[in-house]
Amino acid sequence: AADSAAIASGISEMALMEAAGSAVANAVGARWGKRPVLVLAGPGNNGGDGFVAARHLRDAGWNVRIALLGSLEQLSGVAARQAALWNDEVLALSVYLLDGTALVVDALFGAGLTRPISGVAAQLLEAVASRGIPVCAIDVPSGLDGASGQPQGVVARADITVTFFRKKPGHVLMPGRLLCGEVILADIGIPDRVLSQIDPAVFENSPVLWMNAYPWPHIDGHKYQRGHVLVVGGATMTGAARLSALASARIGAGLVTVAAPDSSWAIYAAALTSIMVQRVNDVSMLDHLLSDDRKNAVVVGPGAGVSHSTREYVLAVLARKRAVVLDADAISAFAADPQSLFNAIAGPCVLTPHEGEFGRLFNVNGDKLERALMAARRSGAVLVLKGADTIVAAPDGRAVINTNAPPDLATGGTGDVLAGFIAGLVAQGMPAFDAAAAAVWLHGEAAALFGPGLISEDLPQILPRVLRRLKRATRHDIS
Ligand SMILES: NC(=O)C1=CN([C@@H]2O[C@H](COP(=O)(O)OP(=O)(O)OC[C@H]3O[C@@H](n4cnc5c(N)ncnc54)[C@H](OP(=O)(O)O)[C@@H]3O)[C@@H](O)[C@H]2O)[C@@H](O)CC1
Ligand SMILES: Nc1ncnc2c1ncn2[C@@H]1O[C@H](COP(=O)(O)OP(=O)(O)O)[C@@H](O)[C@H]1O
Ligand SMILES: [K+]
Repeated sequence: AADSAAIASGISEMALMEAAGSAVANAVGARWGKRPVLVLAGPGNNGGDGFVAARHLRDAGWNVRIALLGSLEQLSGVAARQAALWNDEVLALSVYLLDGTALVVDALFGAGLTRPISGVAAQLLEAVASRGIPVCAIDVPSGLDGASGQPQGVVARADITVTFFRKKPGHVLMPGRLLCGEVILADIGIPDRVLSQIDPAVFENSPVLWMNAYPWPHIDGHKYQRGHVLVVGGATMTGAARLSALASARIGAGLVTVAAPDSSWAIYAAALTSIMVQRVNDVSMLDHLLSDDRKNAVVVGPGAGVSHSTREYVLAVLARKRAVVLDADAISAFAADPQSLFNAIAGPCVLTPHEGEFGRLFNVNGDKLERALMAARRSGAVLVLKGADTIVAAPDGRAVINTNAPPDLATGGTGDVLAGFIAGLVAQGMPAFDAAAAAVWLHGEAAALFGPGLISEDLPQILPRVLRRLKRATRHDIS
């Protein structure tokens, strides 16, 4: 879309392709020493980029062969014109060409892939993968759907993928993120103003998206200006709510209260110091706590139990139009009647399901991005669909895809911490979508900073270091 908008605005298609192919040659030269290269060119513009890359590598002294899917006569437009500039032998695609090849430039298909790759092209990609030949992919590894990150049939994993102007969702969604290897973003002369024409609604998560909304404390502020998070604590699994509460406090909520039933009140009170504990045995007691409208963000779900009372608590909070983060059991408790939850959502609400919990509320098909967006629209909540490629989606169609979370996060309780981070930011006045995106990024950053051996308690503990870095970077205007 960006390239057609740029061309419509008068930028030469030939120049764009020249810049694209030359960026690929540069990336190859920066990554690998000279070695025999085979460029696999497809029938469209991705193949055209391949011809340009081949020419630049040859001119730089590399030993380059190019093999084309189909015939030169079938090429059209700029791809045909670029192929004509190659002025050298063009081979037919064949697996035998891999003998003596030490690097493959994959220019078979890019954004124009319409169906799974078959025939000799598929055999070649399979052979490249099984022989472990290094690959530089142009735009996307051929066979990967750039919109969804899903392979359509065979894909050879690339070591580097050179793409243009902006990343596509498929570069950051799993498994695309793994199949792309390192993604190198090349400027090919498409001006930034093109972005406002195509008006993208999906972004890779990064502080630039939300740092202007980040609620750093004011120099003359007091604690009530930093919000009051109420975490509804369960009776038996008390650790979960304590993790959420601690996370809310660490991320800057002015006050945090855990609402606990009599049976476990003493456990909460003994374990928490800066965090307050209040007795709540039933929904009317919770509602009484909520009558203090300074308690402006609520977490329900961590350790809550999949029960009638959890449903009642959720509905009571929503009826108060209080900002709320619904996690874990607060989601599962509505499995039998998700619509009753969606009907009750009117104010700011964030749902934070992992895939299992998501499936209990939503019966939607499609790739992860589509499913998150559909669920956000259907529920009216900001949806945080967790995993290695967590998606934050808003009912109005905005979405961010998170890529900084390490697999060390796959340990009990990290989701409870995330819920607390989100609520803590919402309590400080950050809009729900920004708060969710910021919290997910900080959560990933904290985990990455801590590294191996992470347990969920470590995340609130190490968050201050991440915040300090963010604040310093914000002052220097990071991009
Ligand atoms: N526009 C610009 O200025 C710029 C564009 N750039 C580059 O262009 C790329 C997009 O180019 P593109 O649109 O030509 O699509 P591309 O991926 O080459 O494939 C289309 C061809 O493949 C065919 N085909 C599809 N699936 C197939 C299958 N499974 N098996 C067999 N055939 C299949 C399809 O044929 P059809 O489906 O019509 O049969 C058609 O012939 C983009 O990724 C970037 O690299 C850069 O240069 C930057 C500037
Ligand atoms: N492989 C992974 N890579 C990155 N992040 C992960 C991975 N697995 C899980 N996570 C993250 O860890 C958290 C787990 O949350 P959740 O499943 O709710 O756990 P819990 O209920 O134990 O708190 C989520 O933020 C999720 O995105
Ligand atoms: K490709």
